[in-house]
Amino acid sequence: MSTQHTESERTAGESEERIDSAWTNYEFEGDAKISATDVNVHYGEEHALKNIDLDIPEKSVTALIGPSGCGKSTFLRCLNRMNDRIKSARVDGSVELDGEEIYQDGVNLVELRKRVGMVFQQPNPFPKSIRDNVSYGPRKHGDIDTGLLSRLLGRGDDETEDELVERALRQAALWDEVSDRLDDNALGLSGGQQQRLCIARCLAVDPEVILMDEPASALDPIATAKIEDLIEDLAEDYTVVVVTHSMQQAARISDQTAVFLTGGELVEYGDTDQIFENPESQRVEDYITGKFG
Ligand SMILES: Nc1ncnc2c1ncn2[C@@H]1O[C@H](COP(=O)(O)OP(=O)(O)OP(=O)(O)O)[C@@H](O)[C@H]1O
Repeated sequence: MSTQHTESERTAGESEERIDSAWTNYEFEGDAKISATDVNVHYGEEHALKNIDLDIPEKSVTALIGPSGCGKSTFLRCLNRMNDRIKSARVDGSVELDGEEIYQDGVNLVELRKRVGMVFQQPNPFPKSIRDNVSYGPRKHGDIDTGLLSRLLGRGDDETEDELVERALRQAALWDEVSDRLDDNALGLSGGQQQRLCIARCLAVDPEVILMDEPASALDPIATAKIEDLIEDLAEDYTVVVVTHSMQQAARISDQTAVFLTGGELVEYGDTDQIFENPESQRVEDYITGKFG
């Protein structure tokens, strides 16, 4: 299958090109952790994502890149049904997590978002203590029994909470910086620390997949480098999917890269080295070399 865009649909500087479906046929070893098939998203009349087929391997970093408005964030939100929260959004097609359809009736969205966590562009800690930020999720999901009733029942579990908070903060490479002030308000942390706290909050509920929407774009270069190192470490245990505007960042941290271009289409998907060194698509090459976007 191939498609062609009209001139008005293309970004300024973008050449005309027929898309070859072979460019997105990325083959990897093992089963897909996430398998998206023929995903289409509309916001009202706007067709924001078109016929997206994308299989994501587990325990690796997948980068989603492309110019503004091409649908990267929309696609990311399909993977844990966050688009359900947007009234005008309609999602068609299939997304499987470990071979199970997440868009079938009866899927528990709280459980889904526990398995497929999300970290946003702007760090958004709760105006609560560092400890409470991390323990909030496990409490909500009932992984920690606290409060009067649980104590009366002999289930008070402060130690479990301490262990869990420490583990998540260590995993997020934040423990050493905050271990002596866990009861301070999280809003007193720097932007980079707040973002790592948000990652710790996501890790505390023991997810399998972590979706990140431009997690470092609001941070300075040093804080960005820490987040990038962290993402690479996390991929040893988790499946990480990251939207980024920075091609250098995608090249540094990801194992495979998916390039979305004009009109909400996936144009090319493959090993990050191949995409950056030897892309099949002329438009992907033009985009990567800064000719448009
Ligand atoms: N909540 C929404 N309501 C209506 N339209 C939306 C909404 N979110 C995104 N869109 C539209 O869908 C298209 C894709 O947007 P999306 O944010 O997914 O792109 P993106 O590639 O992530 O862009 P950026 O890099 O600028 O964040 C755009 O035309 C955008 O205006």
